Amino acid sequence: MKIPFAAYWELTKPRVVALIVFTAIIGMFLAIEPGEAWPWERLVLGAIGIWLAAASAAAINHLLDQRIDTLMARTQHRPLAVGSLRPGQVLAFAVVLGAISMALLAWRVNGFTALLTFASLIGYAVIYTGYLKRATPQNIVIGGLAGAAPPALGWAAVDGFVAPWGVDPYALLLVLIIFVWTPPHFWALAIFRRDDYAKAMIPMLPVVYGVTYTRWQILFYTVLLLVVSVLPFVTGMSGVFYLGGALVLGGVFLYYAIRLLNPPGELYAMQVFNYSIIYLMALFAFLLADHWLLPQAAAVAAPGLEFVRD
Ligand code: HEM
Ligand SMILES: CC(C)=CCC/C(C)=C/CC/C(C)=C/COP(=O)(O)OP(=O)(O)O
Repeated sequence: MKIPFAAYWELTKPRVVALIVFTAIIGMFLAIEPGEAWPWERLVLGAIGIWLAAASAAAINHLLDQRIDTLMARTQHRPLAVGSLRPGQVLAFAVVLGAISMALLAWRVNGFTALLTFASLIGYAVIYTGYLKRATPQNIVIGGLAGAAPPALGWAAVDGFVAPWGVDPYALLLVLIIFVWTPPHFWALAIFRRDDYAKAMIPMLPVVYGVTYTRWQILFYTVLLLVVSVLPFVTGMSGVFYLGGALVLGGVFLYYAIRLLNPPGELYAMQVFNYSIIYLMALFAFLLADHWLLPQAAAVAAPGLEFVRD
């Protein structure tokens, strides 16, 4: 029997999940103070566990969306739509990945991380995909919480449960950033793909309220994102290096969002979408560099001096 590895790999939405795991790993490293020993086992198994859970959620999304994926041009080549996998195989794959993830997180990382990760999996795979997506144009705003959770999952993998919030409030700040980033990320793509969504009767914002309204919503969330992205500096979590990065990246995002109000062409919305991905990747890289690399570099440049953040 030939196993269709490529089809199984596609079920895991590898590129989306790669960025999700990247944000989780950054959450982990922000939870560790420079100079502290690295909790290797929790870092590695935590990242693998979160990756497997997100991949499992993505596979369940394929299963529940089989009908609409077949109708939309963007998704009609997916494994279930073309018949390279059967629904039973997809379900079995998702259950196996989910079970391995939960076992790893619960036994080798900590129960709290397993619980939070399971809640994110259910949030995306069941609540968003199975219900919200078909129910309301605010689907991705509410459902975005599951996709925004990974930095908190990573943070919890290092720290475990910390009273009174469960996770460090700084971790919640990272969740807030991704939560506010999700609407401009997705609605830019949804503007370009609105006919697909209309055909599949999915009530995405541009389908229900039109493109102009969606463009203004994108601008609103982009301004909010710029404000929220400054909070790590304002609260003392990050330094001026991060602030500079956040302002430049946010300024460019704002430029894109303003230009989208009167775009030069149909494809411009996809440029905004592509930039949203670069933005998030770079913003989190700045958070990490500011927290980890700068103090390390300072220690090398001036041994014996403490790196002081004011
Ligand atoms: C409810 C929340 C979200 C929605 C509705 C959403 C929607 C989408 C859609 C429809 C695509 C196109 C996928 C494709 O064509 O296969 C996409 C791509 C992508 N998304 Fe999101 N997304 C969400 C959250 C996130 C999060 C939290 C991340 C990472 C932290 C993320 C990272 C990406 C990346 C990296 C891509 C590009 C994938 C590629 O190039 O194949 N998304 N997103
Ligand atoms: C456990 C954990 C961390 C879970 C993370 C959840 C996860 C994989 C979020 C990804 C978000 C995403 C790709 C949404 C698009 O779904 P869609 O159905 O709107 O897009 P599609 O039409 O491309 O399938």
